[in-house]
Amino acid sequence: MLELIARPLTHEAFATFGDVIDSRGTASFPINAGRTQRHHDLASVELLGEGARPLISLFVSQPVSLPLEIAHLERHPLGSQAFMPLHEERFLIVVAPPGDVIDPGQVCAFVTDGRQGVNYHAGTWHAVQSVLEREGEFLVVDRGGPGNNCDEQALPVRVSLS
Ligand SMILES: NC(=O)N[C@@H](O)C(=O)O
Ligand code: NI
Repeated sequence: MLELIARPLTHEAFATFGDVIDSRGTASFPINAGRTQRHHDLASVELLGEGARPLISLFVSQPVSLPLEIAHLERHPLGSQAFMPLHEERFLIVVAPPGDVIDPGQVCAFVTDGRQGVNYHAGTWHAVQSVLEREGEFLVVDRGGPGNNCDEQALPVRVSLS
């Protein structure tokens, strides 16, 4: 069993796996007569393959118990997948870089601070949505359309917060 301690999510540490979606510390410009700041183009939406189309969904998730024990990671080879909490929910992230075989030595665990969302790049291995402490509601943007867009690979992992 791979044992991991989740570390705080940062743009830099997550760059291999995808994008962190956060208005704090990101560039913006005024729109709507200056009433709004647009934090523009924070994540790359990838929609690959014939007939691909973007999906906007809401996930209502029940909290996971800690330590989090997972049996596999999944990947979406045909598109990115973004999760944005709607009520400052914190969640756990377990990821590995794209590639046909997961290297256990490259698996990373992160914990968000409630304000952060993430966008997994196409092919990034990840654990399924794992909200902490209370029921969570997430805006999800990912890829719809024909073709297999979800591969799984067995990898027993136990994740703790400290
Ligand atoms: N199955 C589904 O839509 N969600 C997963 O891909 C996930 O990462 O939670
Ligand atoms: Ni997924």
